[in-house]
This record gives sequence, structure tokens and C-alpha cells, in this order.
Amino acid sequence: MMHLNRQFEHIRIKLEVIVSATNNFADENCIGRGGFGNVYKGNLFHSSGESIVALKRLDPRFGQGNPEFWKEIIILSLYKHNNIVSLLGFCDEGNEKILVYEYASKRSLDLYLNDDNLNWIDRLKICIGAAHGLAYLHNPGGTQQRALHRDIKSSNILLNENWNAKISDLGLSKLGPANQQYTFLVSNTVGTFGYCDPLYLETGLLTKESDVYSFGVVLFEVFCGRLCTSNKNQPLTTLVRRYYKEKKINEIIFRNIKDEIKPKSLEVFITVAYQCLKRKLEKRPLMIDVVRVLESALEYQVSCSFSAFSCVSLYLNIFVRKFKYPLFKCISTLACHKYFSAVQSHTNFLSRNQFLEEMEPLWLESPNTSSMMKNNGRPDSSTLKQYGIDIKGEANSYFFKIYSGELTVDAMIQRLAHYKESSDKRKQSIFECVIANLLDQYQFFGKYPKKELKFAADLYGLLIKNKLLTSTTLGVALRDVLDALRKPSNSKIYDFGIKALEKFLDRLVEWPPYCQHILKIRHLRDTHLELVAVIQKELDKIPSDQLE
Ligand SMILES: Nc1ncnc2c1ncn2[C@@H]1O[C@H](COP(=O)(O)OP(=O)(O)OP(=O)(O)O)[C@@H](O)[C@H]1O
Repeated sequence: MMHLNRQFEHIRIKLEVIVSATNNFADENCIGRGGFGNVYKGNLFHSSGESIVALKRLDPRFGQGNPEFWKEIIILSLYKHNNIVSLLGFCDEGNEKILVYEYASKRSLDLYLNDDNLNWIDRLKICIGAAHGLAYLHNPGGTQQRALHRDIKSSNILLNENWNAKISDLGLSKLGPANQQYTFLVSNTVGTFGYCDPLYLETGLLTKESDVYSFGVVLFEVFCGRLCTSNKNQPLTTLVRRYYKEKKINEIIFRNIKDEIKPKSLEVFITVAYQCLKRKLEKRPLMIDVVRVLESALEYQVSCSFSAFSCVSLYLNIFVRKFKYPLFKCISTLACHKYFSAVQSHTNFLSRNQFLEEMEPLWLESPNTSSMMKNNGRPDSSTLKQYGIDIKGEANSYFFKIYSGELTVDAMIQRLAHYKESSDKRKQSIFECVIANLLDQYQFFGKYPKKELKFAADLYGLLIKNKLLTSTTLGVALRDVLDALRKPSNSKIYDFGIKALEKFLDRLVEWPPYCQHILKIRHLRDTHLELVAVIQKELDKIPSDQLE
């Protein structure tokens, strides 16, 4: 264990920090209990601020110990993906073994299966997210070995604020055997009732198809709105098989989604979910195929009722004619691409290229903006014009993903940091295009919906915080934030300014005159006295001869 301790020293967290984060493991902080022990919510203070985290405290009475603890750390440091929960650190001090994870604010999927507010589209998105995570584990690329998940079940699918699904509990089980086909770490105690591959129970051989089986059970839980274990006399899989064979599957759809599911979406979903439950391993689909089919179920749900024409006109009407802000034009165009590809498989209405050609002017035109020089250094539509349609498409797809909850702002920032430093010219162009697009949008923020504006504020703030802007674009971004803060305190744009500013408070010390300008904004004192105090504190650190 000594060498493991050394290898993971960089993510070790002191017990005293954890005790203070969880209020000494207070009952109010306890949010769940699983096979490892209690799970706590905590507020962890670290060098770059504070984060809300989830902490699992090993309780040896639950049957797990050192090997499982280290296995979880090793696996989670190897497998990193947007749909796999991140391990932030661990504590191994005295008798305490604690794992610290990113906090999934909506907790786990099992809590929402029969939630009336979770509609079919949200349910599909959750399934798609989890399927992506599992597909990655089965085929992580590079030199990494495939990993099996010992225990796919809805309580191991966590949900963040945007309902993005994250698979958890990869290693918290006993070490298991490896077979000839795959080298992996699995449990020899698998078999959570209801989810377990029957073939595993017969043969003792655990394969990635066993994961696929368990995932199929989760898909039916989502579809039927109940846990597979909720009725011991009637296991969900038995029920599903019977109704499927009798062609009566409609009768077991969760009541609140019954009316909204489009027949084609239902058909593809049920087909793939049922294939996952096939007895023969070779008849079960690969996770990558499950992802593809679930995505098409989503596309059918959102697009099937539109013809290509009505789809285009609907989006253009909503986003272009009504709101008139260019990024949304791009996004709407992108959305049209997506919807169009689903529609196209049914009609030969317009070829994809014809469609793109027709949309091209929308990507490029931005009637309200002028040239970069006239625009005080702000990149604008003419800057954007220099990028090819594929660069713009990819740049805009990130906004689309953020707004649709597929990508977190933090993940986007990480990607941008990577693109900025990349020697690949294409990646650099995408980076520049994203920044140009975002800054170009400031003039339209007043028209942004609340959620999208919050994302934009986070992006602004984190780009500044993480030093991802050049001197010109940094100047523009700082000016925008200041300008927003000067707006009336009940305006949306003021909120934008506050949210962005909160992200880069620790850099303010670099710009004393900027702080002074902010402190001159009177209404800031009325609404955010604590921010004013922080900024004043930063200013106080600067020797007076360096101030204006
Ligand atoms: N990172 C997290 N963020 C938010 N909530 C979490 C997190 N991890 C776990 N939880 C909550 O704590 C509960 C217990 O989690 P845990 O993973 O320990 O057990 P489990 O998955 O329910 O059972 P088992 O350990 O037997 O697989 C979860 O169901 C979930 O609601």
C-alpha cells in the first residue's frame, strides 16, 4: 500500500479538512448509505476555493476494505469520462478511509424512476449519458484495458444539475477473476437481485455482455417507472418478457410518459432494451450500438413529427426571427442539421448539402455587428467569417452541448485549455472561434434566456480565471463584465456580471484600477456587500504607490 499512497499523494486530503467539510460527519450531511458505508455531502475548502463534494466513508462492518478502497482509486484515475463520476481525492488516515467524489446534485436515478416530472426526453437523455459512460468503459481506447462494471443499477447512475448521467461505484467490490477474453477487475459478489445476468449465475463467467444485460434492466426501469426490485413477486424482467411477447408493452409504460412517447421512439427503444436482455451473449448488442440506437430514439421523439420544411421554419421562426441573436441562429442551424438527419432518413426532401448551402448565409450574417476594428477589439461576425463551416460547426456544437446539458461548463473549459495549447491548427481555430463567438454575443445577452445566460456568465468568468484569453480578448471580456455590473441591479445583464465576476475574484489583485472601477458602482454595495468586501480586501493587499 505504501507505493499506492505515494502514487496518489497528489489527491490525498487531510482528515481535518474532511471533518470540517462534513461538520464532523454530521447526520444532516449524510445523504445515503451503500455497500461501502455512509455517503456525506460536504463543503470542501481547497487552494482554489471551495467545492461541494460527496464523501464515502468506509465502514468495515459493511464487508469492504482496503482492496476495494484502492481499486476504486486506481480505476477512477484510469477511466475519465464525462459520464463517469470523478474522484477528487481520498483520505487514508488512522482508521479512516474516505473517498471524495464530485457531487451529483440530483443524486441517483433510482430516486426519479416514478417521478411525474421526468419526461420521456429527459429519460432518454439520462439513458444515453449512462450508455456513453458504459460504452467508454468497454472500449476506452488507447492502451487502457476494457473495464467491466460489477454492478450496473439505477442507484449507481448519478445525475448532476443538468440531468447528465454519471456512472459510479466502479471499483467498490471484491477483486474478481479475469477470463481469457478480457482482462478486467470485477466482483465475485455481483448479483444485485434483479439486475444480474442469468448466464453469470449459471456459469460464474462475467463478461461485458453481463453489463449490457444489467443496463437493459435499467432501461426498462426508466421505461416502466419502477425499480426492478420493487415487487419481489413479480421481477421486472419477467413482466417485460411476458408483455413483450404478447405485444402489450404499451400497458407497462410509466403512466406519465405514456401519452407523449412517439411510436417510432418507443419501437427503437424497446427493441434495443429487449435485445440487452437476450439470453445468448452474442445476441446482446454492444454498448456502442446501444448508444446509437438510444440517440435515434431521442431524435425520433423530437423530430419525427416535423417534415424537413416545418422543422427548418419552426427553428428559424423561434430563434432567428423572434430573438435575432446570431449564436442562436448558429445553434438553430445546428439543431436543424440534427433534426434534418433524422427526417432525411424518411424523406428525400432535400439533400444534406443543399440544406447546408441554404443555411450558410445564416451562419455568416450578423447584421448588427461591424468590423473588428470598429468594434473596439471585439471579434465579430467578420472575424467569424474567416473560419470554415466545419470549424464554426464544431465551435457552435459546444455551445449547443452546454445548453442542452450534454457538456458541463467545466468540461468545456478543460477542452478549450487543451485546444488553446494544441499544436493542431484546427483545434486552435476552434478555440479562437468559440471565444470570438462568445464575446460577439455580449450585445445580445439581454435577450438570452436565464439558463443560457448563466452558462455564458460561467464561461466568461472561467475563461478569465483560467487565463485562457489573450490580452485583447481579456480586455474585452473584463470590459463586458464591468459594463454589465453598471447596469441596473434588477436587470438580467447585471446578474450576468455578478456571476461572471464571482468566478475570477482571485485574479482581481492583478488589476487594481479595475477593482477601483468596480468599487465605484454604488448599487453593488446594496446587492452584494460581501463581494465589495472581498474586492476591497484584494485592493488592500496592493501597496498604495501601485494604485492610481
Ligand atoms: N457522488 C455522489 N453525489 C451525490 N450523491 C451520491 C454520490 N454518490 C452516492 N450518492 C448517493 O448516496 C447513495 C448511496 O451510494 P452508494 O454508491 O454508496 O450506494 P449504492 O449504489 O446505493 O449501493 P451499493 O454500494 O450497494 O452499490 C446513492 O444512492 C446516491 O443517492
